[in-house]
Order: sequence, then C-alpha cells, then structure tokens
Amino acid sequence: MNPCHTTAVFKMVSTAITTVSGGLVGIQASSRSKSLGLNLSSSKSFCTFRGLKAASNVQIDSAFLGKASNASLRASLVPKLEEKQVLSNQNQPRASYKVAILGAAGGIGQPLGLLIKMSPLVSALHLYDITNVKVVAADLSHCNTPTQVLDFTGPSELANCLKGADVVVIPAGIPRKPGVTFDDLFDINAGIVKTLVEAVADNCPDAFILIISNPLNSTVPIAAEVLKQQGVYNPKKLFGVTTLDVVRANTFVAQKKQLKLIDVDVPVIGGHAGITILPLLSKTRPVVPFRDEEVEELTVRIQNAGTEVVEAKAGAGSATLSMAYAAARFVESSLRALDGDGDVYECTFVQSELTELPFFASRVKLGRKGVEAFISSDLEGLTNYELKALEALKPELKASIEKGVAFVHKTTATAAPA
Ligand SMILES: NC(=O)C1=CN([C@@H]2O[C@H](COP(=O)(O)OP(=O)(O)OC[C@H]3O[C@@H](n4cnc5c(N)ncnc54)[C@H](O)[C@@H]3O)[C@@H](O)[C@H]2O)C=CC1
Ligand SMILES: O=C([O-])CC(=O)C(=O)O
Repeated sequence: MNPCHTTAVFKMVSTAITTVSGGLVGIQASSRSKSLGLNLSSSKSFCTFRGLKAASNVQIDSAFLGKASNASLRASLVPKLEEKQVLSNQNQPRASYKVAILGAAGGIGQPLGLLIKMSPLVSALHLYDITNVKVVAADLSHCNTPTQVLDFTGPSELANCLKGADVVVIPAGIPRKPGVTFDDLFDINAGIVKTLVEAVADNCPDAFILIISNPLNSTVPIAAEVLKQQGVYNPKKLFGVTTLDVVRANTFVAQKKQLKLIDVDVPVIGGHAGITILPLLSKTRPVVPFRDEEVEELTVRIQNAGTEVVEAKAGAGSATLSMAYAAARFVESSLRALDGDGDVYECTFVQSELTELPFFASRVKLGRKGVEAFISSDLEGLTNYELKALEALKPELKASIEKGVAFVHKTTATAAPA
C-alpha cells in the first residue's frame, strides 16, 4: 500500500465526525460522535494521487467536502482499504463508478468536473454539453488522477454519454441575472431538463439523477413526470440538489456564532427558492441558542444567498463555484451510498410524504437503492417561527410543483397526434 495515498485518503477525512443514526422511515435521528481509532490530526501534510508533487506540501486545516461528506468517505474508504485491498497494483484506489455531467461546459459544470475528476471513487467522467465541451475535456483530462474523461457534444452523442452511468448530474440551463426570478427561468430550462431526462430514461434509467437546473422546485417534478411517462420512474433515485442551502447555512451560522465551521450542521427543508428554503436553526448541531433577531437575520440571509451572489456577479450569472462544491459533496455522498456505506445523510428535494406536498426537501438517508429513509424527527418540535415559515412556504412550493407537472402533461398533449 502506498503510504502517501493512505495518508491522502485519511487526511481528507481527518476531522471530528458526527453522524446521524437511524433505520427506516420515521426514525428518530440522534447524533453521536464516531471514532475510528485513527490518529489523523497530528500532521497537516497531504498527499493525493500519484504524481501530484506539490500535494505533499499542501496545508489543510479541514476536510475537502465538508463534514457529512467526510463521515461517509471515512466510513466507506477506511474499511475497504483494510478489508478488501482495494488498491490496485499501481497503488491507486479502486475507482469504479461512471458519472455524467449534462451542461458540463457551464459555470457550474466546469468546476464540478474538476472536483469529480479528483474523486477516488470515479473511474469515468462523461462530459456533455451542446457546445464547448471538447475544450473542457481536453483541459481536465491532463490532470493526473485516474478518472478517464470523455466528451460528448450535442444530441447525437447524448445516448453514448449516458450509457452505463451510475450518477447523472444536470446543471444544464440558463442562470439568473439581477432582477430575474427563479420562475423566470422556467420557460427555457423546463424544456432543457425534460429533453435531457428523456435521454436518461432511455439510456440509464437506473442511475441516480441529480437535478441542479433552476427553478428546482419545478424541474424535479418535471423530471419525475418524464420518467413516469417512460415507465422508469424510481422516486428513490431522483434528487433535487439543495446541498448549497445547507453549505450556506452551515457557513453563516458558524460565522455568526463563532463556531468551528467543520462542526456545524444545519438541516434545510422545503424547496430551493426564496421563502421555500427553510433552515431549521433550532436543529443546528452542535446545539446553540439563537436570539429571535438572529433567527430572522440568518433565515433571510440563507433564503436570499443566491440573490446575494447574482447581484455580486452583476449580470454574469449566479453561484457557480460554491454550487460546484455543494454538488460535488452530493455526488460523493451518492457514490458512497452506492458503494454500500450505511452512514450517508443529505438534505435533498425529493418525492416525499413528510408533508402534504408531493415533493419536499428534507434530510434523508441514502443507500444503494437511493433514498432509504426520511429523517422525520427533523420536523418534530419546531419553533413557532419555523412552524409559521413552514406553513408560509407551502402555497408557493405547491404552485411550482404543479407548474412543472402541468408543463410535461401539456407538452405531451401537444406532441400527441390528433
Ligand atoms: N440547485 C442549485 O442550488 C443551483 C442551481 N443553479 C442553476 O444551475 C443552472 C446552470 O447554471 P450555470 O452553470 O451557472 O449556467 P451556465 O450558463 O454557465 O451553464 C449552463 C450550461 O448548460 C448548457 N446547456 C444549455 N442547454 C443545454 C442542453 N439542452 N443540453 C446540455 N447542456 C445545455 C450551456 O451550453 C452551458 O454550458 C442554472 O439553471 C442555475 O440557475 C445555480 C446555482 C445553484
Ligand atoms: O440564486 C440563483 O439564481 C442560483 C441558485 O439557485 C443559488 O445560488 O442558490
């Protein structure tokens, strides 16, 4: 075993880890500290893939993709390194999953491709876009990590991009500009997502499908309707990526309460637009008291964080780097779940029975078959502020979901012969 690689894997996860334990739907989440008995924190040097020379001097204080991610990474990789001898004779980790990014040449797609190219779990990275994707692949493919990068341009190459994919990530579509609402993106992005998901249904219906394109509250229901029409809908494997809301909530709370960032975990429920984003500050781990004004200030900031970036970019688009980071975390979590890690939890916008709404973002347990359990206890014992906000978000979220469903039915009816 290459000690450099071992150090790399372990260093990426060298943080205190809190996990949520539980069983099936309706379980009570409980937090506990988990120690794997490894002494990982004494040195800050970091080695990664063979040949990345500068890496041995990289200083890191915390982990790569965040605590939730690392808990799972540690749990999934450490036992395998010891028990299954996953290192090949080139001293590389086993990398066996195929990930496809649709919209890979865009502002999110490019940094997301880079982060996924660095994952030890990915053997093949397929990049699809309608333009400019050859350039991105040529560039990325020079990084000497084991993942093979292939490019696919335009609808004629989409099927080959998707065949055999384990995880498909969709950040295709136009982003917001100042003054543009999420719903304003619907007219263009609804059709893009519909077409891409039709191709997913035809070519890799068993894959985890991760939707990033906005308006997320509508594009996920669109994807579900398309998959239903094609007869391949598996609600456990269709995810709206809301990880950025959690990443932001964790960051803003840690700053406000002067907590160690890596320890903070705030569940975010509802949807992904304005008031439909509901951070459950009362469920923050570690437990921390908030004054009423702090709750109001933090909630509003988390709900408007996307607009904060849109305004800062002044017409050049919306969040790309932080979104790529958040999506990479969700991809890693998906891969570890597929790999049999029993300790993977993420908030995500999925088909749900936690409320009367057909889709709802909440914390879920991920496993080989997708969503294994909903952490319903997150919705118990909410504060009055949270209960009121939860009721307030429902009409808007319901309307966005219905708009997505109606779009698919309408386009199908229009396309059907008279
Ligand atoms: N879920 C979330 O938390 C977030 C979602 N977003 C959303 O992600 C989407 C993408 O954002 P950016 O990457 O910044 O936009 P971008 O405009 O930089 O990139 C979009 C890419 O999609 C490609 N594309 C367009 N039509 C396509 C099609 N039919 N097939 C394949 N690719 C196609 C474009 O060529 C472009 O490369 C936007 O809808 C944005 O609102 C952005 C940030 C956070
Ligand atoms: O706000 C936007 O337009 C993009 C987005 O979804 C986010 O940054 O969370």
